[in-house]
Amino acid sequence: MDQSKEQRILNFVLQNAVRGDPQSVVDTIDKYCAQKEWAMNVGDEKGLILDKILEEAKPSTSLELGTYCGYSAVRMARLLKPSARLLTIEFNPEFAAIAKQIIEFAGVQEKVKILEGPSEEIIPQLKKKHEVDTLDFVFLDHWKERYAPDTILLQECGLLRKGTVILADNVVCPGAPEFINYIRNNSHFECTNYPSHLEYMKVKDAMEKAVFLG
Ligand SMILES: O=C(NC/C=C/[C@H]1O[C@@H](n2ccc(=O)cc2)[C@H](O)[C@@H]1O)c1cc([N+](=O)[O-])cc(O)c1O
Ligand SMILES: [Mg+2]
Repeated sequence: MDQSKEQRILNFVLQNAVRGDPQSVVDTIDKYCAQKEWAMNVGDEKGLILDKILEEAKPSTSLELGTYCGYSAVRMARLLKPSARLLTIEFNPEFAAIAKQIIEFAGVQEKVKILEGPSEEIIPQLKKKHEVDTLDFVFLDHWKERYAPDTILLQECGLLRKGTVILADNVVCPGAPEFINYIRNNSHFECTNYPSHLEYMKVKDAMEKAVFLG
């Protein structure tokens, strides 16, 4: 059975990145996806926006929806303080297995925990099963039609606190219209748009930051 694109990305990392060096893993995936095969990582341009907003938030507990190959998990973990934790939810077992290996190769496995399953099932388990009190930072990068329902679910589960930062990828391409409509018309969120480009392409995209006001 021939290899998947995600397996080819993993192999390229194992053969070209520096073990234990998260920046080299990020740069190696960007190199592969810019030059060989496009893949839906947040990428280098939007990645710099993610870096800045994450560094401003200085989160202790972060949640990512949509691990995929682990690019943004490694990118975020490289900026987290040693005691900080990132929980990342992945639905596809093949992607979760690839991401686990990439996260371990980068040496950030102490800070990152992959939770396998659908977000609507895992989010309600975060407090009791995963010892989460509230979330300081949330990165939305999974199925775009899940952004709004999962943001509502996070509130219903008492996982947001005054000041929690939610950052959403792809609000222009492929777009998340229900999320944008929900979040921008909700007085409990302060929204900021960050125009950018789709990863590895000249196509316009943007990220949306939404700070929960309590
Ligand atoms: O579709 C996109 N992303 C969907 C991501 C989905 C990921 O989230 C997981 N998940 C985890 C938990 C769940 O509950 C559901 C899915 C899926 O198993 C997958 O790993 C996308 C598409 C483009 N594009 O240009 O086409 C660009 C992007 O940056 C994108 O993010
Ligand atoms: Mg994305």
